[in-house]
Amino acid sequence: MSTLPAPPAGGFCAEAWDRTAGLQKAIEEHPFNVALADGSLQRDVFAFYIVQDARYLVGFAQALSAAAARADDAVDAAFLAGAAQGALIEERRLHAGYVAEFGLTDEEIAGIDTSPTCLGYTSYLRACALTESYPVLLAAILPCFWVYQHVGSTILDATGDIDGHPYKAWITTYADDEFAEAVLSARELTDKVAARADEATREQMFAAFARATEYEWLFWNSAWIKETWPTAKFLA
Ligand SMILES: Cc1ncc(CO)c(N)n1
Repeated sequence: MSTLPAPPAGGFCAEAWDRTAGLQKAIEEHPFNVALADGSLQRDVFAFYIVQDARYLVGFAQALSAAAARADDAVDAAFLAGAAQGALIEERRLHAGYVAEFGLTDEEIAGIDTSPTCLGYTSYLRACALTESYPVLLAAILPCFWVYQHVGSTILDATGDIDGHPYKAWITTYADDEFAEAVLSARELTDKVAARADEATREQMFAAFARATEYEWLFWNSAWIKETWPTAKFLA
């Protein structure tokens, strides 16, 4: 499975994707993803992205753990807790990969500031976990799954033969069947919870889905521009 089947018509996911179609296209066409797809992405830009992404994955795992704690169904709780573990395993893998791939020492990594966008996105997910309802939290989490699977599979479909591609590991991680299964589960769960939510909650869910998708765009963009804190110089 590379490209996912469309979500069931009339459900939350189908409408959420529809409402964000322009943004999803902008994500596909972002220069970072275009360069990632054709292999021309500069190594230092990718390294910046990977360091930020490892930090992002910790926040994502915290939001997933909070959702697991609030799930009223054991199967759903197991899925969410498993996804939290998966995100943390991926964080550890990326961490180990820094040294091997980019030759970054622990000290160098510690010296890289978490970018404003990375902090913004993870803080948003943590805030949803703490102050929003379970359905809204799920809607905020969903783009983290779905947008990545979409980008990974779109790149894989466009690339065809991936052997020898400099970013093969990244592309195949997000285009593989295991990740696709997780995305399908996340979509089904969100559709189920949205179907029993009231209209006001559903609207909040759409807003959270759109905001998190905006953060996905911002995250790639922040790596592309190697975003730093413009205020850092005042503290030096
Ligand atoms: C920013 C971001 N969003 C989603 C994923 C997929 O889990 C990721 N690794 N990073």
